Amino acid sequence: MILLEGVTKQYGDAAPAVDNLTLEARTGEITVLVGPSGCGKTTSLRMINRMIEPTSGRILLDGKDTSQVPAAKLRRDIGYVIQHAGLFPHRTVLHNVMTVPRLNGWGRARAETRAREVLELVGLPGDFAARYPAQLSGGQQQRVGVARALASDPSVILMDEPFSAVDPIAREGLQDDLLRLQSELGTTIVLVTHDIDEAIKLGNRVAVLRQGGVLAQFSTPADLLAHPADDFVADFVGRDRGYRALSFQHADVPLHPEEPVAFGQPLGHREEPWLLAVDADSRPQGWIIPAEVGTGSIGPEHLHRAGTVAAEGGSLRSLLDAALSSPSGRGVVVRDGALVGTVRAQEVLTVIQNGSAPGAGDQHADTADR
Ligand SMILES: Nc1ncnc2c1ncn2[C@@H]1O[C@H](COP(=O)(O)OP(=O)(O)OP(=O)(O)O)[C@@H](O)[C@H]1O
Repeated sequence: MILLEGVTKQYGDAAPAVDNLTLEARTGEITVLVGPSGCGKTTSLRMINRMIEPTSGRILLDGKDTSQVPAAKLRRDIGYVIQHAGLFPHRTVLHNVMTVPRLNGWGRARAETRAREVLELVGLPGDFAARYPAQLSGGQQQRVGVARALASDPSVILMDEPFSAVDPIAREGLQDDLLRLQSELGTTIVLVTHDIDEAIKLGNRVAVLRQGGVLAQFSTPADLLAHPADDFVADFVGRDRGYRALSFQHADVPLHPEEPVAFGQPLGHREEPWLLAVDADSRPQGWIIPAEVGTGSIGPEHLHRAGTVAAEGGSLRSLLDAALSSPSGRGVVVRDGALVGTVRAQEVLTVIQNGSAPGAGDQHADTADR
């Protein structure tokens, strides 16, 4: 557990960059610091590993005052990931990842074994090890950055805008992988972002900071969306917060049977305007318009793939999105990837309007939303 107790940082005579911040980042959770530019997020983060020294206040790591731990040791013990990864350009991926274990005194063989292990963990196959950072995409570089932070098996990782320099699709993949890794490894993570969507997706708890490094609200994503403390927070979490809050709400929505057609097979006689094609394992492949298929087999050229798929028991947001994004208006619901039925937007809305959805929990948004 990381505890910031009344921490203030003042650069010279300027107004405080961080003002009397008290915050607890719980063990095994992702705590996100979010807020507008210049509100003191990076300063707060860097005070945790003593890259920046607080002007006053205390920071405790598992009960121990960090000012009593040598700064160099603290920085080696705490993983750190930054925007653009900050890799050493003249070292291979493998050697970048081996750096901290080697600094921590590990032998070469052990550090290399561990480096290969964590590279695999972040989804970079073995042949990436010998490449140089310039030979990787931005998203791959960030993965190496995460692998490097994980290499010496730290109990705490600090991440400063780790995914903001990569394109939105790569960012989603990186976020999903971070959630998976964190749930597997139980690492305590403190992450800085200016992106409220990222904060809500990744954070178990989210601290919203305002100018001057003042804590505006510290709560679960669901609570921030449902009960913003003031106008600043309400404004910051944005206009879509009612919709976003559905990510945390689950309820029974009527599931309609769907009679799919087999991908790769002739269609036979069907009259409906839209039909769902599934593979041999009942996995949805896409929607088809029977008139476009004619008498031949259903092939990839006939698929209208638009539409998200919701997991059975998924959030109201995922169910509504599946229905709204489906060309047929029927939202596809799956269990372990296989079709179980479809939902209608109107019926999801009725459930929402009747308020029969249970109250917001403090869970992450479920995977169907990601
Ligand atoms: N080394 C420094 N010397 C003087 N002022 C600084 C220094 N570092 C940061 N500041 C000031 O402290 C305030 C907080 O900066 P900080 O980088 O922590 O904010 P931030 O929320 O991370 O911003 P951003 O999202 O733009 O990165 C800003 O007003 C900044 O100008």
